[in-house]
Amino acid sequence: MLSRSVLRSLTHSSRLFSTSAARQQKVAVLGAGGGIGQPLSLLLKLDPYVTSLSLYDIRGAPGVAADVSHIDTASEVTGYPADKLDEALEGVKVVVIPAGVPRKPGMTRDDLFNTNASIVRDLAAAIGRVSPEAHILVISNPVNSTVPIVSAVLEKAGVYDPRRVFGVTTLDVVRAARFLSQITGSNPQDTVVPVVGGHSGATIVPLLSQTEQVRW
Ligand SMILES: NC(=O)C1=CN([C@@H]2O[C@H](COP(=O)(O)OP(=O)(O)OC[C@H]3O[C@@H](n4cnc5c(N)ncnc54)[C@H](O)[C@@H]3O)[C@@H](O)[C@H]2O)C=CC1
Ligand SMILES: O=C([O-])CC(=O)C(=O)O
Repeated sequence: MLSRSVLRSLTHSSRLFSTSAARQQKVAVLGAGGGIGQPLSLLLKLDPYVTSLSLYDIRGAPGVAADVSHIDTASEVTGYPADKLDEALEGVKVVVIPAGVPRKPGMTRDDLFNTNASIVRDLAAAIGRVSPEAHILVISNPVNSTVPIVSAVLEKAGVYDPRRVFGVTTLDVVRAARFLSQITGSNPQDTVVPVVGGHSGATIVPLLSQTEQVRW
């Protein structure tokens, strides 16, 4: 799972990187039309390390891509409709997956398994076929299950590399920092709370003993 400190160190390392390969960062968002996919695509369009953005969704991706493409940064944006998944994945270095259904009130993340498992399975199969070397960041819930599904599909296809499959749990890290800062009065940007475990209620474990703001 990706913590904020890991993200910071990745960002730092990528600043040190100046090869032409590092300048060609094609990123795909699968589920780009949704509540997470749209703002995520916008943020990726603002990211100077992203040179090309593939926005795929079973509904509305070309329209989202047209809007996002108007942002005044240099990256190219292309939208792909439902039947163009393979095209969307051509040459991508990073695939982010927010495709699937979100929770309704009263549901747990696990309740999404029946619907999202097959969505993520099919997307992973396409990645394994078209862009097997891409780094895959899984947002679709339940993350504790969708990450193993992606891994199993890639393993079956003979292209699994555990160093390239991530569950996105940054929200847990951000929330922990924000909530603790509200109690201690610290600046949330300076409040580092390592969070380990997974991304379901019981498995999100903020390590308060490891923070500077809490004395035990
Ligand atoms: N890991 C995390 O921290 C978080 C995870 N989530 C999860 O992210 C997922 C998406 O949430 P929202 O964007 O709010 O839902 P949403 O319903 O607004 O958007 C989901 C999008 O996925 C698309 N989609 C469905 N099946 C697809 C397929 N086979 N291929 C491509 N796109 C497909 C839909 O057309 C829709 O545009 C949910 O499972 C939610 O639980 C949401 C917030 C945080
Ligand atoms: O709770 C949800 O359904 C979405 C999610 O994963 C989060 O906000 O942490």
